Amino acid sequence: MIKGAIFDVDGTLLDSMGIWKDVGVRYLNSIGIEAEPDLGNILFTMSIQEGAQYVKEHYHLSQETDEIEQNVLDIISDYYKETAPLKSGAVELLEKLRNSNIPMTIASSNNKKEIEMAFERLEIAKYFDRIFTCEEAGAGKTKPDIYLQAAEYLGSRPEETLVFEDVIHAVRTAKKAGFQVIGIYDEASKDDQEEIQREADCYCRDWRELMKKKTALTIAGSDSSGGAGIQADIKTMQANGVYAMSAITALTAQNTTGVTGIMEVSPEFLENQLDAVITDIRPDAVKIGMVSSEKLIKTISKKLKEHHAENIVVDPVMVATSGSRLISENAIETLKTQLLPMASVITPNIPEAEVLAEMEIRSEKDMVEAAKKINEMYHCAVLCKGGHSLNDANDLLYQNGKATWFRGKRINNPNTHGTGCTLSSAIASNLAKGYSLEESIHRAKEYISGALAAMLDLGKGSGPMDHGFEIRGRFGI
Ligand SMILES: Nc1ncnc2c1ncn2[C@@H]1O[C@H](COP(=O)(O)OP(=O)(O)O)[C@@H](O)[C@H]1O
Ligand SMILES: Cc1ncc(COP(=O)(O)O)c(N)n1
Repeated sequence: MIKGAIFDVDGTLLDSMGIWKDVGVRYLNSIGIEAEPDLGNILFTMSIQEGAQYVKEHYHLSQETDEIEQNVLDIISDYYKETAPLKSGAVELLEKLRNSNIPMTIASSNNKKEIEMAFERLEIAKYFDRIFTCEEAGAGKTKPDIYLQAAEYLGSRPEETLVFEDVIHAVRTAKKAGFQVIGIYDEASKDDQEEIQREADCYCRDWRELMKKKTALTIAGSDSSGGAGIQADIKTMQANGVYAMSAITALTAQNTTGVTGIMEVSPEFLENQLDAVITDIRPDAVKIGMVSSEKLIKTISKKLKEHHAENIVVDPVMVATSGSRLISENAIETLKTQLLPMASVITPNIPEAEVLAEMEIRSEKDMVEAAKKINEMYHCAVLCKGGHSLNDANDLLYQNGKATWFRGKRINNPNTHGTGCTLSSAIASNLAKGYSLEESIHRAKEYISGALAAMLDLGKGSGPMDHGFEIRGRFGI
């Protein structure tokens, strides 16, 4: 879970990088000299002292370098005091983090006075308890010191802390130190954009893009008792901060004790639903749950390819917690060949992993072997859930030749109807928000643990969880 946020200033919160390119020209203009066209770029990589030396020599100035330096510093200072603008969407982002009770600090290579003056004028000083500068930290942003000091102050570990940055060396340093890094585009570092995108956990063109409501689509069956299927998915997506949409594959007459009827939709009607949704509100992620027949699976595969859907999470639902079968025997083969290769991740429980890997699973070692086998056969990341059968809360992710355990605390709650649907929808929601797969799983496990720990107790069988355990507010009372 995110417990703190650290912001860079220039190029991240403020659209101020331009002054560093412009200051030499402004200085020369102030003493009546016209600058060469490329002066901004020449001075950009120099320190202020080096720059002062350069203009003194190049323009044969009579002023001493100390005086030039001071004049340049005054121009910069006035710029922060009077002009430096905010990047669009920055205030909305700060407001959102503050409403989520996430403490924030600044980590900047600039000096404190300038930042304070600009923040005062822009009325954003109230969001930050403290400003950390490289000067005070004793190292620039090629070293992690400033981020580590800021995180210590916030009381959060690096992996629980967001770092917002716009330059590649800072992104790299924070990432290497274990922080979750959000990269943002800035004109001044436009040549490094591809690299920033590759190295950061999440990247955006501007803060408005990050703030835009993310969307997720569930393609699954309806559970009339509301604890699994479409209903669990929508509740989970809502609780995980994304806008939820649905395409229903089947109606089930179901409660906590079992399934008494299944009525599939026709492939044409499923196609109709998918077209209607995707052509209007494009989903940032898609979760696929119960799909009982071959024809429906083929329809989904065709439509998702046609619409170039991304972030697809496949929960290969075969049997409900209550024991009822939810997919026909011959559809399993189609599921394997048509849906698994499209998935960013698939989330089989142990019995499902046994079917997909064609082997028995009796130990954690078997889980790794089965996940590896499925990954190699269908080229998708595999999250094999420990679930009820083996160890309850420990799940294994296999991707890119690497096995990673997500160890959860077992919660003593017999009401586990819909846990698989909930976990896969939470993962899809997190992928939609731009988190990496590992972070998406980590967050999804925290969510499901909270929903189980809320100890809702409804129905005569294995009951549903409280998906809204984190949704508070005046309408909840
Ligand atoms: N008692 C429990 N305590 C904590 N986590 C659990 C518990 N039971 C299941 N989980 C977690 O819930 C998620 C869903 O797993 P599982 O119950 O195996 O799925 P399915 O419903 O598909 O069988 C997994 O992340 C699993 O580790
Ligand atoms: C419509 C529908 N879809 C999926 C499940 C699986 O539920 P669980 O998550 O408990 O395995 C279910 N019981 N009903």
